[in-house]
Amino acid sequence: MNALAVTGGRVLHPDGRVSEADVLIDADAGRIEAVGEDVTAGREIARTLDAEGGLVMPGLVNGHTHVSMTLLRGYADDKPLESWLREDIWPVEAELTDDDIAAGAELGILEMIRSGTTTFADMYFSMDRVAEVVERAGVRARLGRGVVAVGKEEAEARADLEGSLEFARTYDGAADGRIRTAFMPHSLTTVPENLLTEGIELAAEDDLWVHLHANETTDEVEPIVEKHGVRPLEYAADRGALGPDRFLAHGVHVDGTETELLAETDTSVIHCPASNMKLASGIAPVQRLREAGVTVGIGTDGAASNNDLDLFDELRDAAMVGKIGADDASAVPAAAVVEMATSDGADAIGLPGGRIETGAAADLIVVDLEAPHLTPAHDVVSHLAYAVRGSDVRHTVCDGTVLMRDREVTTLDAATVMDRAAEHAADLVARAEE
Ligand SMILES: CSC[C@H]1O[C@@H](n2cnc3c(O)ncnc32)[C@H](O)[C@@H]1O
Ligand SMILES: [Zn+2]
Repeated sequence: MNALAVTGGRVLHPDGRVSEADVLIDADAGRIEAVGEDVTAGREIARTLDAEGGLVMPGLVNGHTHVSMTLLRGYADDKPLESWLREDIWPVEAELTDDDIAAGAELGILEMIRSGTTTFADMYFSMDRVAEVVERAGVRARLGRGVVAVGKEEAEARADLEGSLEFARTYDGAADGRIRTAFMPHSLTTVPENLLTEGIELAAEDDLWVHLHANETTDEVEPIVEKHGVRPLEYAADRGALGPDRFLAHGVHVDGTETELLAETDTSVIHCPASNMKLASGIAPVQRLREAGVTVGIGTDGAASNNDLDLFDELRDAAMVGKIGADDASAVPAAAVVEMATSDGADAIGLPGGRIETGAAADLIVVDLEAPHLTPAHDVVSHLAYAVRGSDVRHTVCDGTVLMRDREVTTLDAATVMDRAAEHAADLVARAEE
């Protein structure tokens, strides 16, 4: 066995307990071999990661993003979703090249590795280029090409749909299984009924997952209620968009009937608290969804509506806004957001990881706990939700490979990635404003 040992720290176990333990990893298999106090005894250890003064926990799962939108960080702020997309984002996205998308993906993945995210779900364009970066950077992802029909002739929208299915079929299982895919219609209002139904039927023929934005704003809910006389998630269910291998981004404006529908169909929701606050979309009923048995993960959404990809920020936002939404300070507690960003997030998007236990995928991070803002440590889980920052992450491991050691990313050259992304972002904006 090519053994990697993470030693000298405390471990966050799947039941929320924290204890002193080492983690032994079979790096070739990408699996956790053992967790405990004496797991390295008598073993030949090829490499060690020092976790002294730190917490070994699952790598975080960013359940919904558009990673290449890092190029548009700070490009358009302080607007609601509809005008933000139509007036600013879609016009500049029309100028994106494949190389821009690759440069943005490198930047976003670099940012995620540094802040403890090992796994993410991504909807965007030129996904073959995003897949190449995922493979090279060593992270795990569920990827899909987004389909938007707004402003397009039927033939062009249909070509998008076929492109999305083709990408999903071709790349599923790529990068030694670290890449899984999905058919990704953008939303219930930006893809017409016939294409949505047809795409989902074709995806089902190949057992492909489905991911879309849903019930993000009231502007998205009202047209469906008006046109079809049912709530959006009833409309979605009738078109095959709900089920155990489907996950929805946002789920902000979800009523009681829709909550039951999500639970009955085992459809997961990815909560994006920062994006929902920034675009003033509303507050997702996370406590209600979880109480109903819906699996809820956490996502950053794109860096243009967040404006960073640090998932630890999102844990804090989710816990805070969850209390405001439920008008109850005990709602969405620390342990819940940690679960949402780890095991529940991995389950929601159907990827391995999210747990430090024997046999689990070796996707883990070491968080430095020796810092003024983390002292004293009465309750480590409380710190994860309310006080830890992405910059506290010391090591990042995915699939048994060390992606960051002592805050140095090993698979991407940080300076080159940042320079390249800044250059692509400047050229992109200049083209868009020509
Ligand atoms: C078709 S690729 C994905 C598409 O989604 C856009 N987008 C980014 N953030 C959001 C959001 O919060 N709601 C809806 N759509 C969003 C992105 O700019 C791409 O065009
Ligand atoms: Zn989104």
